Amino acid sequence: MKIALIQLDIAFGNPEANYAAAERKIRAAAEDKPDCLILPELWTTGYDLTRLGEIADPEGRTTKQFISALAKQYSINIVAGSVANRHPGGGVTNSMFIFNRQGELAGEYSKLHLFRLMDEHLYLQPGEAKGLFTLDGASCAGLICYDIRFPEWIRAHTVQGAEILFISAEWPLPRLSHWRALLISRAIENQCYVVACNRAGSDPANTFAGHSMIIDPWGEVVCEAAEGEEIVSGVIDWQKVREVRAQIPVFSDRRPDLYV
Ligand SMILES: O=C(O)CCC(=O)C(=O)O
Repeated sequence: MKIALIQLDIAFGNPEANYAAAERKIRAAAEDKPDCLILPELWTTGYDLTRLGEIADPEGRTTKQFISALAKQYSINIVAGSVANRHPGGGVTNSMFIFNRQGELAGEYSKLHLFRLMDEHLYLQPGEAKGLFTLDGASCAGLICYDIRFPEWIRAHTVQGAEILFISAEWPLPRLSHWRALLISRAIENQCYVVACNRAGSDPANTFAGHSMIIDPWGEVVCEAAEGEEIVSGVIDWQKVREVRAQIPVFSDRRPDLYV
């Protein structure tokens, strides 16, 4: 499976500009015929949280139509990063939508752990469900940014079979070393692929780290972007998950009865 990570800069609070930029990048990435594309977190609005009432996507409708059409046109799976998703009841979640090659919604996940340091808890509602889905027969999970600091949440997905973790983020540059260490640790401890797409550029409060990357189940980096806008791609062989899990049987050696 060839995966392209679209490391975008994001226009602050400007969905129109961001849809146009994402469309250009998705079409450019599709030329290379990947099996799957991934976008960063909150790619339609950035962290313009105080204006979410105006700019969040009602029920994710615009994003779903936009991504579904591109997935179908190019016959590519698209993990559509996340967007601010306004619910009919009034709340807004930070939601990832996943589309398969047929342009059908294959999964959906709303960020469970809200990041207080960036005031998310003041403007967003947390998700309440796991992000498991299947793409081209592979068992996958979708997670968002701060979620990678919660190994027990990631484990809850891998014990249910996830072999590829798709992570969308807006991870700031001052904690780049955490980003790399946490992602590599999640791959090693769960013996799975980690596909992590961060944003590039700055907003009024933060500069972001880029360094989108794919890590294999042994913890080796398959590909890694630099800080700026970039499309980086890598090939994964999910047979390797089974090989690593057979070599060091972490999942059978767990003692979950003693972990609480
Ligand atoms: O955990 C961190 O250091 C960054 C998290 C973050 O930026 C986010 O969840 O949006």
